[in-house]
Amino acid sequence: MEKIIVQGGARLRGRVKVHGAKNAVLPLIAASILASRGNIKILDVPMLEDVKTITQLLRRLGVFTELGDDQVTINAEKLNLTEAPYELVRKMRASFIVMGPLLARKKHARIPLPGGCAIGTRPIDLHLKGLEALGVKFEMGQGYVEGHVPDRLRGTRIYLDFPSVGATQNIMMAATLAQGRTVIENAACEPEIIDLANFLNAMGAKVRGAGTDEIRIDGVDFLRGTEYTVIPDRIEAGTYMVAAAITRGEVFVEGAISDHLGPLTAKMREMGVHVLEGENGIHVRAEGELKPADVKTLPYPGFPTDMQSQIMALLLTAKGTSLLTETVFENRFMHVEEFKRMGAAIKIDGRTAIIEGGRPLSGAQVKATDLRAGASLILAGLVAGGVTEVTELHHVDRGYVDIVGKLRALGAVIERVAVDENKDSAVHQHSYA
Ligand SMILES: CC(=O)N[C@H]1[C@@H](OP(=O)(O)OP(=O)(O)OC[C@H]2O[C@@H](n3ccc(=O)[nH]c3=O)[C@H](O)[C@@H]2O)O[C@H](CO)[C@@H](O)[C@@H]1O
Ligand SMILES: C=C(OP(=O)(O)O)C(=O)O
Repeated sequence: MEKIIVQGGARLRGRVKVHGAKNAVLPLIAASILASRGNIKILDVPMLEDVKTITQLLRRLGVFTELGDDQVTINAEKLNLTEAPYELVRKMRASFIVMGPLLARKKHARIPLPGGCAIGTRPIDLHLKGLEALGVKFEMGQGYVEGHVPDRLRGTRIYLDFPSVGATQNIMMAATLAQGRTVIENAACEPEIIDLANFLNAMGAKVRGAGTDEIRIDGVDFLRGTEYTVIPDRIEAGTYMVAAAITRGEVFVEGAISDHLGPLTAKMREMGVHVLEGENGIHVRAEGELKPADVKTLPYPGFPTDMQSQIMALLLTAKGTSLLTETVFENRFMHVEEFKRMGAAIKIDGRTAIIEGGRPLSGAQVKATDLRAGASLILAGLVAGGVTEVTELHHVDRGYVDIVGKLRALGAVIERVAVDENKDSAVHQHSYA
C-alpha cells in the first residue's frame, strides 16, 4: 500500500502541463475496435491505470495494442472475440463502451453488467435502449448482458431521456457502421463527445452535429486506421486551477482549453480568483479572502460533476455559506465525511451540501473514496495546518498522471511513500480509537 503525505502551507507557483484527457481517450481506444483495416495511432495518451485496463481488454478480444511513450498503437483487423472478462470490467465501469463497437463489427457482445460504484448506481438502460432501437436484441443472465444483431444495424431516431455521455458514445460508435442515418436527440454535448466524433470521422465515419444536442450519423461500410491526438484533460486542468487558487498562489496551466472550462472559470471569478485565459493555457492567481458561491453540477455546458469535490475544497477556504448541489450522480458526496475529518463544516441536505467556509482545516488521515475525491483531499491538504495523509491511491491513479510530481514542481511539500502495513495499521488503530 502507498499513501500521499502533504504538508500544508506552501503557495503554489509556476507552470504545470496538462496531459491528454482520460475521458476522451477511453472511448477513442474502444472506437478503434471499429477499424477493420489499418493501424490506429493515438497521441498524447495519459499513461493511467484506466488506459492500461482498456488496452488489456482490447488485447483479450484479439486486438493488437502497444502502449508507447504517451501513445498507443492499435490494430483491430484480427478482432475475434466478443466477450469482455469480468476482472477488467469491474476495475473500470467505462469498459462498457466496447459494447457499441463490438456489436457493429461482430454483431455480438457479452459484457459483465458494470454495476454501481462509489458515486452511485450508474445504470446502463439508456445505452441498451438506444442500441435496441438500432436493431440489437439483449439478454441478461449470470451478471452479463449479451447483445446480438439478428439482421443488421439500421439507423433510426433515438431520443435520450438524459444526455448520458456513455450512452451517446456507445450509440454513436454502433451507428457508424449501421445502414442509413441515425439521429441522436438530447445527446450529450461534452468536449469528449466532439473528440470521439472527430476521431470517428478521421477513420472514415460520417458524424455531424457533435457538441450540439442533435448528432447525425450516416452509416458507412467500414472504418480504417488513422493517427489522432487526444484533447487535453479539462478535469486535470481544473484540478490544478483549484490548486493554484486554494493555496492563494499563481500558476499557469499549460494546455488547458478555456472553452472547455467555462463554468469553472466563471465560478472561480465569482469567488474572486483572477483567471486569465490565453491561447496556450490558463493563468490563475488568487490572494487573500475569497467569496462563497453556489454551484450546481449539470451536464455540459453546466458545471462538471467531475470538478464537484475540488470546488468543494476551494469553497471550504471561502468565508461564508456556499451551497453545492450535485444533480448528475445520486451519491457523489462521499468525500464530505473525509473533509469533516479535516475540520470542515459541511451538512448534507438531499442533493445539496451546505458549506460553512473559512474555518481552518487541519491535517488528518483520510482516504480517497473515488478519483476526484482523492484529488480534492490532496487539495485540502495543501492548505490544512500540519500533515495530511491520503490513502486508497488506486482511485487517484485511475485519473491523474504523476499528481505528486506535478504539485511538487509547483512548490508543494508532498510525497508518495510505501506503507509498512503492519506498522500503519497500528498507527490507525491508535489514532482512530
Ligand atoms: C469515462 C467517462 O467518460 N466518465 C465520465 C462520464 O461517465 P458516464 O458516461 O458513466 O456518465 P453518464 O453521463 O452516462 O451518467 C450521468 C447520469 O446518467 C445516469 N445514466 C447513465 C446512463 C444510463 O444508461 N442511465 C442512466 O440513468 C447515470 O446514472 C448518471 O446519474 O460522464 C460523467 C458525467 O459527466 C462523468 O462524471 C464521468 O467522469
Ligand atoms: C467518474 C469519473 O470517471 P468514471 O466514469 O470512469 O468512473 C471521473 O473521471 O471523475
